[in-house]
Amino acid sequence: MSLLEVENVTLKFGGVTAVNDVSFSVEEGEVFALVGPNGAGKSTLFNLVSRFYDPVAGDIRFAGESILKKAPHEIAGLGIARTFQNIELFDQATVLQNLLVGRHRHRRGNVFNEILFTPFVRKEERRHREAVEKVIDFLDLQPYREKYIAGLPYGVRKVVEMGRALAIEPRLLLLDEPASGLSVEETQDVAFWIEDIKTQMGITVLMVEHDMHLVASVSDRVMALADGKTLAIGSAQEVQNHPKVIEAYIGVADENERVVA
Ligand SMILES: Nc1ncnc2c1ncn2[C@@H]1O[C@H](COP(=O)(O)OP(=O)(O)OP(=O)(O)O)[C@@H](O)[C@H]1O
Repeated sequence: MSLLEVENVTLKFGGVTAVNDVSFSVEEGEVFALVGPNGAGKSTLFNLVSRFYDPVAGDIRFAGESILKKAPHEIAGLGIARTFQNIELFDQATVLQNLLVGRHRHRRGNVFNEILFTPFVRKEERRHREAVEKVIDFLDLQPYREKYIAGLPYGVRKVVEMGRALAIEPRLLLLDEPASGLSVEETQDVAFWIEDIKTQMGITVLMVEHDMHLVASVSDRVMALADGKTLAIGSAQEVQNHPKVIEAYIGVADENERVVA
């Protein structure tokens, strides 16, 4: 059984079919990338998997169970965490505080326990702290842990955004354009983080990314989309050389799209 199964999913916005009968599955332990020109349907697919949108047809299963009956706030509890292209952190809070918020799904205490600050709550708090400190160490965020997000460089905020998602200890991590706005060196660092997230943390990764160098360096499999439809699924090289993919990118080359290398 695959960890994530997207089966014949369709979503329309008025007259636009943003995702058109798309199927793919992500195996436990792999890095799976969604690529394609602007407007291909990548973000919409991501928003479907994180339950921001309801498909008009098809099913999405996580660990064998349909997630379509789940509310968006229940998704993290299942073990799916995501980052956002536009970074969604609390600017007026520290790195540590932002990561602790990410632990919200693990809070199991009841109100009386919280008020009385029972040994159970103390133990839970310690556990949250430990999980967060692990992520801080893992992502080399130690120098920034007490710093406010608002004052941090963009590249560091991008890493904190990844840390916030990792702090919930997900089984599946959705990365929405992890390299967008980053320098070549910072993108190289992101490649190392993704590699380590997979090999050291054992977390499965589904990402949307335009930077084909990053995609080729970290992905086990890639799916290319255009106009809401799947063009090809395979290794980065297979997908980049696929005639339909080349055609789709040539069609947008005039719009300064990053052409597949
Ligand atoms: N909320 C929305 N309302 C109406 N149309 C939408 C909405 N979101 C996306 N679309 C349309 O659906 C199609 C797919 O868009 P989507 O954002 O999923 O593409 P994308 O591959 O993520 O593009 P990009 O690389 O630019 O982020 C596009 O035609 C887009 O205009």
